[in-house]
Amino acid sequence: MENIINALNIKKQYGDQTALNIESLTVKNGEIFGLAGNNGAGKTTLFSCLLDLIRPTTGEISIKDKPVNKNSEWKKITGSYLDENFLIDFLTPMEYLKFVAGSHDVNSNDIPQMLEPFKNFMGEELLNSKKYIRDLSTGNKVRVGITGAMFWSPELLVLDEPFAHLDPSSQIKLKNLLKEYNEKTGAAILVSSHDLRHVTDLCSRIVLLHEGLINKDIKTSTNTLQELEEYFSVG
Ligand SMILES: Nc1ncnc2c1ncn2[C@@H]1O[C@H](COP(=O)(O)OP(=O)(O)OP(=O)(O)O)[C@@H](O)[C@H]1O
Repeated sequence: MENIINALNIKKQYGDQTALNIESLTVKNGEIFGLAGNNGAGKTTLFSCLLDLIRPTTGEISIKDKPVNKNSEWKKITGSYLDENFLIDFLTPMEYLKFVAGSHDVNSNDIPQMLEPFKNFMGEELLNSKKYIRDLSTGNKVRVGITGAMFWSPELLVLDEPFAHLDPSSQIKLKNLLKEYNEKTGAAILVSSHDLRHVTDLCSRIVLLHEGLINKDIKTSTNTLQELEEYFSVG
């Protein structure tokens, strides 16, 4: 299967500190890729370089063979939610979703049907809430952000710690939603998480970052949760 992401010799330096140092990383079409690592390991830095939110000090990341800092084609096929900065505070959830739809050339008549698979995760109440996003709870902001990243069916989905801030029911719903989305659309999904059980349940492959370096690259199996627990118990 073809690679949707190719990263080569990616280094991100902050003064003397190396936040990221990845010789080579590829992600295949359709892969559910998990990124784990302790605080400061470089997970958000990697996703930020991938989405061209920060520039690596050296090296290049490409989506579908086009460097993300030189060509913006990737934006048409990439849905992402890293943090609250992805939202628009003065819009209601539905106004925000309509805004996202508009930026991806989705016909507004198609929006209700496209939101159908997300109703269970987002909940009717939040979907139709007249509150501005700035007045929502942190968990509800996350639900709006993730739905906004996905409902227009991107081929590549990038979510930074999507399970954090969600209540247990929403975490389980999200896990099922992501699995179903991957099966239905064949999209590649990149997820970072501190929840070892969720990444193991969800991801077909898990990369462990430590101080900016790839320490392990694991194909998920029945032993993976135990392997991760042992790895992090000494970390
Ligand atoms: N703007 C910045 N200036 C200086 N150092 C930074 C900056 N952004 C990130 N770093 C450093 O880069 C390293 C990697 O941070 P990053 O946020 O990518 O880690 P993370 O794996 O996402 O951590 P967490 O699990 O806590 O979210 C950390 O040591 C962090 O302090």
